[in-house]
Amino acid sequence: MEFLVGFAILLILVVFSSVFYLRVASQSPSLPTPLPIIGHLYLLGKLPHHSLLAIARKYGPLVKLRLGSVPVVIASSPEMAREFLRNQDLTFASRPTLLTTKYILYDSKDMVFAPYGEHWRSMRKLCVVELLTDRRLASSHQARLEELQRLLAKIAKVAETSKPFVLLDLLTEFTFNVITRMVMNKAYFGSGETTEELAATRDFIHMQEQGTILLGEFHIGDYIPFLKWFDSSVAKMKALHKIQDEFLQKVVDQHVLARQSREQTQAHDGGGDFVDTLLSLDSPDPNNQARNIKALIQNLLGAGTDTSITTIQWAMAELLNNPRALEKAQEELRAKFGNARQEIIQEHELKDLPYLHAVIKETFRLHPPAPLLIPHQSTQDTTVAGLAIAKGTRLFVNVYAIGRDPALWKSPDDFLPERFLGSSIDVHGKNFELLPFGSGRRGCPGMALGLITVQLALANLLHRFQWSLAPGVDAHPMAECFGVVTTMEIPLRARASPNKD
Ligand code: HEM
Repeated sequence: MEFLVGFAILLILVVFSSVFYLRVASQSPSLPTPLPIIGHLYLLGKLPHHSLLAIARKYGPLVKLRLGSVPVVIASSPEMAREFLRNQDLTFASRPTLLTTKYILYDSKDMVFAPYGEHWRSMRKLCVVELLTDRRLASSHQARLEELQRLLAKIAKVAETSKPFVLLDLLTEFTFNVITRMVMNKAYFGSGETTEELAATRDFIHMQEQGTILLGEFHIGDYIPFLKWFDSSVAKMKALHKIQDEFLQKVVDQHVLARQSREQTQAHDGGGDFVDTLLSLDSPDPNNQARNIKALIQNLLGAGTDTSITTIQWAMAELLNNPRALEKAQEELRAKFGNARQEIIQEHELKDLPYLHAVIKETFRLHPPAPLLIPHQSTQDTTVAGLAIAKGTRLFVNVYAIGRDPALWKSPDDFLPERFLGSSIDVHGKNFELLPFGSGRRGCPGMALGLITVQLALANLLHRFQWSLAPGVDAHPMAECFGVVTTMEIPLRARASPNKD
């Protein structure tokens, strides 16, 4: 109802003012006319990265739009990405405040969407120094192996039935456990949890998936502020936040209780997880401290799982749709590890697998998990490539468009891992033609963990099993569902059978 009222008001205003505006507006010859009130919002379709790719192809790699009342720039070439993320990194290191950041991310008290400043700096430092270090990554290796073993055992069980299954559900349990074991030293799946606990975890994950969509969407209230009261998404955000907050509060409460009992018994077990580290920091206000901790855990679980899951799923779907590439990837693994080996391929064995690494790069090129990165925002007036950009302008870097640019890639829409064999292009943020993790100050701090998770899972899935699509399916449909992490619209169903000697 609220939405309908909002929509009706908007329609009336747009129709009346367009008639007037189109007569008096001095149009830019090159860009479509921004309509009154909605500006260029009408140019965005259901998949904004596709709409913005079409705009870039027509109007160039640097385009200034007005979405509602918000100035926006879109960068769609490696040169422009370098200008914004390297040469003017500091100017564009902030994030916009959005309805989602207010209602889902604790008023931007998280890290991923925090504006540039002291809060973001201290959160990022904590993550980089206390959680995502090489040392922590090495010490969490055993947990990843155990989770992988569990994933492979589950697939082996389904494989016995020869029935196709949805890989996504098993990948979700795997990556969720990998991250929660690192962050809060707890596995939520397969560790004797009760039915209620399992239901609460599944609710949390479901809300996380919904949140990923909401965080990516262009909400009318963010661009036409007076309509925010009629934006029907706000109710969804609040409901989602309630469920997530309950789950996260429980994590904090359990850690506080465990700390108290350790203090009472004077037990110093030395260890402690990342949440313990966060709780041990001095804070003048315990409520703010709990809120910040919840926001950060929420970020890590979201950013750390959806991105890896979606990458593994896209890679498997591309391989199943391209049997020649699948065969080559498996041949490389067989050549190195043999057919009969039953032990897991370990992290230190993942080097010297050029085809597997090429498959992963090609997957990132075609399906960057965050196709528009995460929106950046400028903190001062500036000029980029001759274009004046005002303070407060929102920046989207369309890495999806860069990955599909025929001037950069031959047959850009085809899955051809070979293009990366012998190429020096990597994904670490220095080669601006391939930026799945972004680059610069706001670039992904979890890249090493994300990469190792994807490589480990793919290597073992491909080495341990033979794969095929469900009977009667020639190719899995590659339609996307847009969100801050863009996922596969129809989850992949596949059949696995054990690799024979
Ligand atoms: C395949 C795996 C992953 C991919 C493709 C990925 C990609 C990205 C991208 C594109 C950004 C935004 C960069 C920008 O806006 O310029 C980002 C930011 C971020 N990622 Fe990742 N990520 C992955 C895994 C992870 C993991 C495992 C974690 C941590 C557990 C993580 C934590 C974060 C955080 C906290 C940020 C926000 C950084 C900031 O705003 O300062 N990511 N990631």
